[in-house]
Amino acid sequence: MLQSTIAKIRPLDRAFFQKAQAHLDSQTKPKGSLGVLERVACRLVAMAGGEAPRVDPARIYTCAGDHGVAAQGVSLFPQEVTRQMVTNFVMNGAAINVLTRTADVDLKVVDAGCLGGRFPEHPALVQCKVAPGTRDLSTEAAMSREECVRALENGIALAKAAHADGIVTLGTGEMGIANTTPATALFCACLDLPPAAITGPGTGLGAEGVRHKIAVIEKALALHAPTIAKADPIDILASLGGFEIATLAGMILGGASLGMPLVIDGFISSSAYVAARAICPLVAEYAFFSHASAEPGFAAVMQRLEAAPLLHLDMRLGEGTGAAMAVFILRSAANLYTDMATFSAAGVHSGE
Ligand SMILES: O=C(O)c1ccc[n+]([C@@H]2O[C@H](COP(=O)([O-])O)[C@@H](O)[C@H]2O)c1
Ligand SMILES: Cc1cc2nc[nH]c2cc1C
Repeated sequence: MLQSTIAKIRPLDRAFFQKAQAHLDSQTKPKGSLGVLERVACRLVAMAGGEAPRVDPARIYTCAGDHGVAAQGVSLFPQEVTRQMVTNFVMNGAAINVLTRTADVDLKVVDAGCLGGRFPEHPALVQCKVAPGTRDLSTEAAMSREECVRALENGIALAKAAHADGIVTLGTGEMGIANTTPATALFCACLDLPPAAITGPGTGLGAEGVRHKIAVIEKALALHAPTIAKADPIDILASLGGFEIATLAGMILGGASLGMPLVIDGFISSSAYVAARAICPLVAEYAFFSHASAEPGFAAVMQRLEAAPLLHLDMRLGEGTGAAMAVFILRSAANLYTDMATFSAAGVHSGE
């Protein structure tokens, strides 16, 4: 399933970009004056195969998982908060519930690998538990390769289910106490960034806590150096990642294979993107970064990826909250492309 999904990811046709830009240039505005919205519109047109860009309906999958590395004291919060927040998501009480409702975006919560047993069945909850939490990546591999592939395939299945439900745009979201640690380790391993430069407070560590977190990540990178040197992206993800991160990486691969616009949320979701990109670089064609996470290492990650996030709102929550906000930007770009009058139709002098 993984190999066949990767094989289906296609580059976008550059001719569609030119056609889309020509249409934008014929609309009643100075050329290029809608800035990023024009570039978003062109990409959406290319994803729609040259047809009118579409965004809705959109869905966010908020994938939750627990992390053995929490035992090293790398988060301000105890692990049980992951499970408690999943229940909060299902009960509609979290920020992501408010923002998806406000943005008219569908939300599904995913148990990708939370501690404890199976959650009670609920229409908003998808059961994809690979195992009850990962192992401690600073002392051993977080996942076996088999577990990692299972999580990737769960993510592919989520993308396929969304597509089958008629969903056009997929957004990523996550919840997992301590998951900024595996996310940072993945950035270091995949993008060759030093831990000291990109490790931050996550949920709110102080300076001493961040120093300790850097030491834990450095230890993990040293332990897994032979795996990192071999550069097999699935083995790296298995060693350093998490179940929600691997599930989201699979979702990104699956969504790209179906030609769906992908909205990548903050710091941790971007690590899932980096893992997916290491498996298949063409996922870049389909990805939009919703917002600049306030986690301090995020700027260096975007620079390495030569990517620019759409929104700057000082957010660092995760859950998919930035993705929910960014759907409005995609929708606005698509509607401008479709609904604005051209110079000739409106009888406005085009300046040429
Ligand atoms: O997405 C972000 O930009 C982001 C930045 C910092 C923290 N978070 C959230 O906070 C949790 C991880 O933080 P930590 O300190 O426990 O590693 C996890 O549930 C994430 O959703 C999310
Ligand atoms: C309360 C809480 C909510 C969250 N949502 C995403 N990460 C989170 C971390 C905490 C601690």
